[in-house]
Amino acid sequence: MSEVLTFGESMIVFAPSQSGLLRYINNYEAKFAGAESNTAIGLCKLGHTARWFSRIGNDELGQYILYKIRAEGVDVDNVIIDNEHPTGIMIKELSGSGQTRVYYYRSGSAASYLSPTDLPPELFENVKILHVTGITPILSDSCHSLTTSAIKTARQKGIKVSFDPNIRKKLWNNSDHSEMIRGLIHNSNIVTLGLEEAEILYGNKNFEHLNEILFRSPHLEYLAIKNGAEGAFVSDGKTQYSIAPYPCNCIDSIGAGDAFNAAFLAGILENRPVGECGKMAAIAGALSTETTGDTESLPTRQQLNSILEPEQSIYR
Ligand SMILES: Nc1ncnc2c1ncn2[C@@H]1O[C@H](COP(=O)(O)OP(=O)(O)OP(=O)(O)O)[C@@H](O)[C@H]1O
Ligand SMILES: O=C(O)C(=O)C[C@H](O)[C@H](O)CO
Repeated sequence: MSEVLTFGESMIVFAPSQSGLLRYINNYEAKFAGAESNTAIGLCKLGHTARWFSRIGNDELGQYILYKIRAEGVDVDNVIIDNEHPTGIMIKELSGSGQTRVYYYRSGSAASYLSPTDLPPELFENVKILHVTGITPILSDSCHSLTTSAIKTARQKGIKVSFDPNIRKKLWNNSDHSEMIRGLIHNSNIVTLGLEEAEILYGNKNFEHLNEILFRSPHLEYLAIKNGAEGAFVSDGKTQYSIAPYPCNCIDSIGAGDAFNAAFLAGILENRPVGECGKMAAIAGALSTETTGDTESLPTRQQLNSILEPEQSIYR
């Protein structure tokens, strides 16, 4: 039984050993990534329980992903092994100044065949938050149906719906999915989005204005607008906070948003005020940038607590 249920595609990642154009890269390190499994891992590292659900190929790369996610304490028991389609692949290219490009080899992957019948209703039992991203509904029509049906089930069962648009323009492929994403936001209780995503979706980058627009939704309880190295803005509709960035040595910012989401959701599960949730989230987001993988530097509960309450940390 898990407090948080999430689903989506995770891929094997090849991270170059050095920065520069891929044509000059000879060595890669295998890692794994997926916005939803990153968030599930972040929650488990903070002492919460999370289940990640997906399809992976019946291949060694899929097994690698499963081993890694399971090792972090995420419940992967219901992941489907797909005999017909492969596990997706992502390759990173590092600029050397903290900017990372990604290349996807995921079209027709096992996860793109996820569909509503894959997700059994029992998986919603005792769940407090369903976390969904805007990546999944873009992958295929069946993934879109899965997303809407999961949100519908969560609503019927009184489970809070958490949504991050996670706009990946490479997956949008010159189509405009803004209206669909705005619809999902409108159906969510917790919305976490990047400031640039907010501009794409609402044509606006002003926190106050976005707060006002988004809280017109009847369901919204918590809002976080993420702004990379500048920090974030959080609101519960009554009180708004500007959250300062936590100092870090940023190597690769990909996955910072998922780290932020994990700690933000952890704060909500712990019934903390939104300002505290935002502070926890900003620390997790900053720390996650300190490695090229998405999850290695996600904070443990002990690390996070020692930053939040430094006087209580005893090192020897
Ligand atoms: N360089 C940085 N320095 C300090 N904090 C950072 C830095 N980068 C990210 N963060 C923290 O992490 C949060 C999330 O980062 P960001 O805004 O890049 O998320 P995102 O755009 O959703 O990322 P992604 O979708 O790639 O995971 C920020 O709001 C901030 O609090
Ligand atoms: O880009 C995607 O679809 C991913 O899920 C891979 C990464 O882990 C993700 O971009 C980080 O949020």
